[in-house]
Amino acid sequence: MASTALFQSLPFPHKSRNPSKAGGQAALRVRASGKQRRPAEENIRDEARRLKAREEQQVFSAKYVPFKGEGSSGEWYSLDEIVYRSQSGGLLDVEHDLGALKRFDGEYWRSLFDSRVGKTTWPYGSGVWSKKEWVLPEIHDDDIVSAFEGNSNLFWAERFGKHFLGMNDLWVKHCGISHTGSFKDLGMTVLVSQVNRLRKMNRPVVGVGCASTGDTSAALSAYCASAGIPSIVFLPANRISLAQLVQPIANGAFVLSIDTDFDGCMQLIREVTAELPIYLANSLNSLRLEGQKTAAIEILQQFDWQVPDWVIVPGGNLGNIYAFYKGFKMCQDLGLVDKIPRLVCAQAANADPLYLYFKSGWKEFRPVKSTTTFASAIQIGDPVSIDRAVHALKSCDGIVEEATEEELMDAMAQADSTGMFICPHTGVALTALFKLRNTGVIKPTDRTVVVSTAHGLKFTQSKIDYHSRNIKDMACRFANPPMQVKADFGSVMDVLKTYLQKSSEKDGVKSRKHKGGLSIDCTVIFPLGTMPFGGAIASALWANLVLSKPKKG
Ligand SMILES: N[C@@H](CCOP(=O)(O)O)C(=O)O
Repeated sequence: MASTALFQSLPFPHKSRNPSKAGGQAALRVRASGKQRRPAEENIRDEARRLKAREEQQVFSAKYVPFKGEGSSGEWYSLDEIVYRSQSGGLLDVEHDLGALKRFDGEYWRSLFDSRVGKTTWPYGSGVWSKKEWVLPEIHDDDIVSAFEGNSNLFWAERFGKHFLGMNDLWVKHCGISHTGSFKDLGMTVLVSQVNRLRKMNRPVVGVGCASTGDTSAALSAYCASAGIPSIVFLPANRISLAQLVQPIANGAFVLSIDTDFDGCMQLIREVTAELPIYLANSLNSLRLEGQKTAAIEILQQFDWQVPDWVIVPGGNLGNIYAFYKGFKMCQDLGLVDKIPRLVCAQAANADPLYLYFKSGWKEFRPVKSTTTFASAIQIGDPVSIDRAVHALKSCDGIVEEATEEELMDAMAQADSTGMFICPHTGVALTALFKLRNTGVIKPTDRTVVVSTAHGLKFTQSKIDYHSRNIKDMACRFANPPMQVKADFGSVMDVLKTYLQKSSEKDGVKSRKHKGGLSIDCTVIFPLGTMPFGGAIASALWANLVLSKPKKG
């Protein structure tokens, strides 16, 4: 039985292991509706500090241990130490005191996490810090650096699922609709918060550094800028999108554009951080994965704690596939759910070392020399988290798939044509889904979640090339290039009539096939020379609504 002090330090004013059974839910309702407005001179950090002062003791804890116990026995490190590898050179993992967490049942944790969603209370308004007890339990709220990341949209891909895959329960977890436009925010809030704490403790950290294919550097520089901490980023020259390059520049990072690929940059940052008091922010640092795992918990939460059948995650450096596994596994181990989904890791065929390893029956891992891919953020041939990924996939009967350049670009265009605007990496994940549906491994009614890792707006050049049919050896089957028209009424009317004729024929076929519904065709008219491909903004929008009513009789 837990001690009184233990319960007093927890967020609910009761002493039950199960709030709903002992009036906890009622307390929750009162708290939710009756919270008094804080005094005008107090901000949300001050308020959190005042409320925390009432708490008596810290009950949860976490530490670094060698990943899967592969170090010397009894080896562990405080999270306040600056350490990335075990004594034997292996990976580390953050291990939580599950015994302490287990003093509370699954219903308690579900209710607690649910009670924090969408609030402005510091720091729980963040989808990451709303699970603080499972992430970085010992950090003071005051040290947290957060942009209220997480709580990202779980999008029901109704039209894409139905139209292209015959699926009715397909979802896209839009982790890229986030502060810096990728899932990296989830991990970076944790890592930079811990750095903030270390610096306040006068630990030798003059700055934080990473190697990046674009998203990690964007997140690192933004979180560091918001805390006033110097950031240093190593980028492979000419291998990341312009939008990604400008992010750390704008956020004041020290940007090194290095004439090598990501694996080369990773090697260099490891050597540099071993020499200088620069803290390593890549996911070799297991702190990052503590934040990233909350996306898995969030998915369960968004399904009212029902477990999906499949979760498909794009994979490059391979920290994220393990983070998802860890989030799901903690929910199972702590009684929030009774099983975990099967995971699929999706790689670009031009950077597919995990896929090859999987196909060999996990016989021998060989890094590859990656080649250019539109999925540039996962162009990694020697992934740091290979052991973590293999452990995750073996533990959940997982699968690895791959996508060629043409497959991933077609899948991206198809998804966009149903109202999404996804990144090429999500195109890789959707290709994996196409393949697994075609082979019948994923069934039409399986509840499936595709993890979208970054915002499509970071990758407009690849979309422009595709829709311009400007990619060598690629048919660009779903390209939708703009039509150039002379500036006279007759020419405009001619192209519109042809367009409308074609779309009503298409629509007629559709309404016969699908018994009706509402479809909206949209035509955008641009003055010549201001086409979006020239970078200008649309000047006029003309929409044609076609009601495809069911035919009678
Ligand atoms: N895709 C990553 C590559 C670095 O991976 P990380 O897991 O070490 O951050 C990026 O966006 O830079």
